[in-house]
Amino acid sequence: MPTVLGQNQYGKAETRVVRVTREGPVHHIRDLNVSIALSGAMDDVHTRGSNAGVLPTDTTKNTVFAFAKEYGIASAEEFAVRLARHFVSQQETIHTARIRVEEYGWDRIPATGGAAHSFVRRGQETRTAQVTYDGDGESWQVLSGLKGLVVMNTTDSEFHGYVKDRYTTLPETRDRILATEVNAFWRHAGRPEGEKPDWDASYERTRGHLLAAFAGTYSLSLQQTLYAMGSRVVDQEPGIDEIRLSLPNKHHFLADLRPFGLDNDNEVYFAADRPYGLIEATVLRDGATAAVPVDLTNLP
Ligand SMILES: O=c1[nH]c(=O)c2[nH]c(=O)[nH]c2[nH]1
Repeated sequence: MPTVLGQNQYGKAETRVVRVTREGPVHHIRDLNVSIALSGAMDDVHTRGSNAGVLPTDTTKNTVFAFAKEYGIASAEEFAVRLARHFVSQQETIHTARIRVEEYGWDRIPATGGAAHSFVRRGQETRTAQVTYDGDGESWQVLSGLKGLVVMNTTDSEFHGYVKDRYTTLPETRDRILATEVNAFWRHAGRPEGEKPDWDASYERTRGHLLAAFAGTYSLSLQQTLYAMGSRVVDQEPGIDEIRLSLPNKHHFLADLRPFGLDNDNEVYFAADRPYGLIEATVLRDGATAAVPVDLTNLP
């Protein structure tokens, strides 16, 4: 039976681009997920295998990074309009461009001197709690926590001086983005009986310590930042003896714009979602015994 080609489109889906704009020490970020679908005179590639009219999807991805550098990202709409106009006007075979953009909102982390380059992603976190008790007053275990608290520093992060073996390719860096999703559980000392504890206030303070330590730490590794975050909680909260932190390193790689004759002075990043480094540790009050589960992934 003869066949005909129906509706078709192609392009690069989900290019994750982060654009940093610096006004001295004050940084601004736009964080987009851009999906491009192009259509037009594409019969030949489907039916005859001729690529003569095909602009590679890889090129469409590169265009996203190059435009982020050259024009900045004033808004999702403006950026998408510019891309759509470019593809349709530059390539004869492309008649229609559909650009979809998701934008992730970030707020500045308040309350620290370093907040000008420190951000927390809007509306992501979940507060968690786990209580166990077997009738014996000594057995109370109250854990409070959070997951999905996504934070970013656009400077004050370095990573160098690490072990290099024959498989190491990572370049050393003196200025990188440090971003992570904070997943944490902390254990309250003592019993929850007696004077009614104000759990909500305790949660807000602890969350505040985590954010302030993330923003305020000049980081030589995510491990160092983790320890600073945990220590701040235990130091500042006498009622918390232990905190377990699980921090995925949300890597942001500088987009290589040299092939297009553009420099990239820490302005345009590719936000990779996987694989990711996973940095996990417990921070304890000296003398306390570790009791928070090591693996937080399947907890509430
Ligand atoms: O902060 C970091 N810690 C690491 O252990 C590590 N490993 C890596 O490749 N990048 C990073 N970054």
